[in-house]
Amino acid sequence: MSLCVAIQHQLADFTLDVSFEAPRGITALFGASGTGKTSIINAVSGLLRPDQGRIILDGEPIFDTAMKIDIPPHKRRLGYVFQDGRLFPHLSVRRNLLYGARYAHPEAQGPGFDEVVALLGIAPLLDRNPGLLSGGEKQRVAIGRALLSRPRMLLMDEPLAALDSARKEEILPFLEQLREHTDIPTLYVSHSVAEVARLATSVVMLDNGKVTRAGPAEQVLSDPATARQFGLREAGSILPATVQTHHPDGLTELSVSGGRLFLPKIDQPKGSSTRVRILAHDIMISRNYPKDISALNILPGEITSIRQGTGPGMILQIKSGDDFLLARITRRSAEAMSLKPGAHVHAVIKAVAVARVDVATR
Ligand SMILES: Nc1ncnc2c1ncn2[C@@H]1O[C@H](COP(=O)(O)OP(=O)(O)OP(=O)(O)O)[C@@H](O)[C@H]1O
Repeated sequence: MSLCVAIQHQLADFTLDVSFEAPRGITALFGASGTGKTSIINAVSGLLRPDQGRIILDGEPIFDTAMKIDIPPHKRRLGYVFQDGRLFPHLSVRRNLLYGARYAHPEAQGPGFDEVVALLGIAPLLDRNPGLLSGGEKQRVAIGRALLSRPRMLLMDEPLAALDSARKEEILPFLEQLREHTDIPTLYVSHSVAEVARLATSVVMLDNGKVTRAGPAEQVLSDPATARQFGLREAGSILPATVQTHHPDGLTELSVSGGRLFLPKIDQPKGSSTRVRILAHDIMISRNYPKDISALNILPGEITSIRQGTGPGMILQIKSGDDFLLARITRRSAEAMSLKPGAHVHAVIKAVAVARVDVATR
């Protein structure tokens, strides 16, 4: 299953002109406010009729100006999750879920009621009314309702934006489960780099109605050219990792393609696949293998590119094993150390710099 979008649309003085593909998994639409994310979701759902272009879902055109195809919204078989859940307040959780199931296409494949309830951990909530649910619980039910309509694709427009960080933390593992255990592609609008780093398999970056970069999440996040758009303090890369050992002193040892990482205890069993987000400003660079320092993680690598901004800082991209890291250091340090593309360096990462929220399942 995949989605191909190539559309142009004029909204007053705003021009939307985008072309991208959303494969299986979660495709994040990322960009500042007013860059066109919701307009894209509306075009895919059928609420906005683009001036020109086509939208192909799983090989079938659901919109095509050249072929004069415009399938009405209710026949596109898409599931929506909005920021505010939008559950029916007078129906119990069970009946909200069954309402979703009522609209399932009779031949559509997908997880059944019990499976969805288990996946989202909402069994204890089934007989409650939405008014008695927390924001995170409401969103889980909204996701369940969308899933039970057996959609061909899920559209999520900032589903976590209205939640505080504890509620976000509570719901992120369920979204990861959804990504791992269902075949349904998801278009996921987000302002949050942390959310994108944790959930997205692909990223489409938008600026002023145009796609500025699109591709697999690891590639887009570790591209120094995207760092400014993500925000320099949020720039960082994600590394696929495997949990090796839980040590008695509270550290978890993981293997990455360039070596190993020690991080504060991760609640995932030995052998499980994870992804670890490492922020660019949490990496120090050393030419030689550093000795007598407290940082536990030292990954060898080669500088593959350097991007210099107008300020005192610069971003290095370092290839370590098969992965790419981003490191943000000062120009002064880079000059003092004669850092150039091709230079062999060591990336030094403090174990405690990696927050629990930045370790995800893969
Ligand atoms: N009906 C409309 N008429 C005119 N302009 C519109 C209309 N709808 C949206 N726009 C403009 O189109 C641009 C893109 O809006 P859109 O809602 O798609 O952005 P967004 O990236 O989702 O923003 P946000 O993150 O704030 O929700 C904005 O400049 C907005 O003001």
